Amino acid sequence: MRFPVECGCGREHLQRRRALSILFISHPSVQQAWAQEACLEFGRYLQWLGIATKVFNVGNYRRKLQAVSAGSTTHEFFDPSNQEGARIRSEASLEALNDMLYWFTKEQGIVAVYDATNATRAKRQILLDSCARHDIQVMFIESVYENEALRLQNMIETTGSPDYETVEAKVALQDFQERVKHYEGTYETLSTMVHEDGQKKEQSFIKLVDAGSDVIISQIHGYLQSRIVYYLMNLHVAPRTFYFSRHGESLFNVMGKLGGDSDLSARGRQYARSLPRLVSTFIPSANKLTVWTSTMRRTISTAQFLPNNKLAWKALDEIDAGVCDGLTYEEVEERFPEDFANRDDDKFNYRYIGGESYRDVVQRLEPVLMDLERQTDVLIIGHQAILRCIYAYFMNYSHERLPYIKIPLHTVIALTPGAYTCEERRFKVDIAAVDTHRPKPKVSGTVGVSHGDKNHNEDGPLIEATPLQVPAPDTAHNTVKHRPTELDEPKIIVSALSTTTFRDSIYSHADAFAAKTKDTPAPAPAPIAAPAPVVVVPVSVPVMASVSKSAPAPAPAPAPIMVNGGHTTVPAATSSVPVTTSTAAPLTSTSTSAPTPAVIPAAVVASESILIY
Ligand SMILES: O=P(O)(O)OC[C@H]1O[C@@](CO)(OP(=O)(O)O)[C@@H](O)[C@@H]1O
Repeated sequence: MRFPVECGCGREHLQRRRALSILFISHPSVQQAWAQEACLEFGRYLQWLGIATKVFNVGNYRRKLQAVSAGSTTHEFFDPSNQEGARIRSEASLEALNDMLYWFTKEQGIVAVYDATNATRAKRQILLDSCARHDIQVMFIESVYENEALRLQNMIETTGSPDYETVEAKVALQDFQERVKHYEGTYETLSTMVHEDGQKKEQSFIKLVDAGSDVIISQIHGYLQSRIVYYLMNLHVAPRTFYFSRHGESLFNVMGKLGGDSDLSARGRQYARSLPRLVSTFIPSANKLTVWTSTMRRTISTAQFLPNNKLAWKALDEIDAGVCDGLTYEEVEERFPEDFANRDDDKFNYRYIGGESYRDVVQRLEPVLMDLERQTDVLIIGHQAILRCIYAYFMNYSHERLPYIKIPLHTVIALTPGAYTCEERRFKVDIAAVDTHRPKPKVSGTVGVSHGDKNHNEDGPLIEATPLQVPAPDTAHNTVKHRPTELDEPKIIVSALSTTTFRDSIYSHADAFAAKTKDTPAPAPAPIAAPAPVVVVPVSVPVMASVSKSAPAPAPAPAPIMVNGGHTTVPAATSSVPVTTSTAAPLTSTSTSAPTPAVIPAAVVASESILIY
C-alpha cells in the first residue's frame, strides 16, 4: 500500500507502507466469546507496540442495522432462507469491509482485524479480492474446537453477547444452539490443501484449536505475521491478577537524581520490611507468588524480606538516562536545555543521548510481557518508567499518556485483566516517600518538579479512589509530624479504583467511518446464497507446523538497545534473560525452560524494524 508523505520539497511522494488485514474465521459456536477476547487482546498488544490496529466486528454492524429495522436477533434471522436476514447480514459485512478499507487508505491503519464468521471460501474470496485491490496483505485466523466440553462452555459464555442482553440465559443458549445449526453443512475450515476445484490453497493462516491449546500455522511471512503468531501462542485469557510495585524509596529518589544504582533510604527499607505482611494479607496466592525484580540494587533490596522465589530480569532495569544518568531534572535542564525541551515535547519517543526512549523500553519489555502473559502469580518490583510501560499495556493507555502515568512509591498495584476491561486496586503502605512524578509542563523545558519530602497521598490516584479502609486520623499520614522508624507497623490503605474499559478504543464504531466512506470504491457485495461445500482433507505439509501451547513460544530477538555512555552496555537480546537470585527451591519459570522448535525465524524477526510500520 502506498501513502503520500511530505518531505518539504513541495512535491508529493508516495511511500510504501505495509498493511495487514487479519480475517477472523470461526464456526458460529466459537465465534463470540473466546474469539472476540483473542481479537481484543492482540489488538491491545499491537497498539502497545505502536502498530495502529482496529477491530471491525461485523456483529456490531449487523446489530446497528437490525436496531434501525427493528429486526429480531433470534435464530430465525440466521436461517439461510430468511431473505431479509441475508440482506442485512450482507450489508453489515460490506459496511465493515468499507470501513476497514477506509482505515487502511485514509487513516494510515497498519493492522485491521475483520471479525466475522467468514464461514465459506466464497465469502473469504470476496474479502481477499478487495484486499488485493488495495495491496493489503491478508492473514486468516481460525478458531476451532475439538473438545466438546470446551465448545459447550464457550457457547454458554456466548449467551452473554449483546444479542442476548435481555434474554434469560437458558433461553439464550437454546436459541444459540439453533443458530449454530443454520451454519451446518456450509462451514468450510481452513486447509493447506489444494482444493478439489483446482483453486489455490488458502493464504497465510493460524488455526487455534480449543482456545489456543494447540496452534497450527501455515505460510507465515514477515515481521508482523510472526509477531501475531508469537503473541497468540503465549496468550491465555483465564482470569488472573498481576501485582506491581516500585522499589522502596531510594537514596537517589531522595536527592531527586535520575537513574543510578543506589540503595534504599531508611523509609525505603521500611517499605521493604512491610511488604511480606502486605503480600500475605492481601494477595490470595501469596505462597505461590514469584517475585520478579530488575537487576538493580533498589529492587532486589525491596524484595529481600519476601520468602518467595525470585527472578531478576535485566530487561526490567529502569530506563537508561544515558548522559543524564545521576543528574537531577534541574541539572539536565541546565546542561542539556534543548534535549530537556525535546523530551517534554514528545516524551514517549525522546531518546536520551546514549540512553533509551520509552519506545525503546516498550520494545525491550516485550519478552517480559509475553512471559507474564503465561503466568498466574507474579509480583513485579520495578521502576517508575518500567511500570508505566507495563501498566499502559494492561490498561491500554496511549503512547502520549504512558510516560506520565502516576506510579507512586510504596504502593502495590493489582491489575486483573479481562476481555474488555482491566480492574485495578491499590494497596498503599502509609510510609512517606518523595514524589518523583514530573507532570507534563505547560511550557516545554521548564522544570516544575515536585521533588521534596512530600507524601504521595496528596496526588491522589490516577482514577478516583473509593477507600475501603481509611486510616485513623492520628496516623502516620503527615510527614512533618511523623517520622516513621523501621520498627513501626505502617497502615495499609486499600483503594478500589474504577475499572478501565478499553474495548471502545480498539473496536471501530459501527458508524465511525460511515460518513467518510463515500469516496472509497465499494467492493462487490457478498453473495447471499452459500456455495456447495468443498470437501477438504487435511494433510501435513512441510509449511505447516503444529505447536502445543504447553511449551513456551520462542521469543523473537528484540531490537538492540542503544548502548550508552552510562551504566548499561548489555544488548537487549541478552537482557531479557532472567537471573535466579533466590536461594529457595529451583525455579520453574517458563523463561528458563527449553525452547520449542523455532517456528519464528529470529533472523526474519530481527531484520525488520517496528518503526517502519
Ligand atoms: O521518565 P521520567 O518521568 O523521568 O521517570 C523515569 C525516572 O524515574 C526514576 C525516579 O526519578 O525511577 P526510579 O524510581 O526507578 O529511580 C528515575 O531513575 C528515572 O529516570
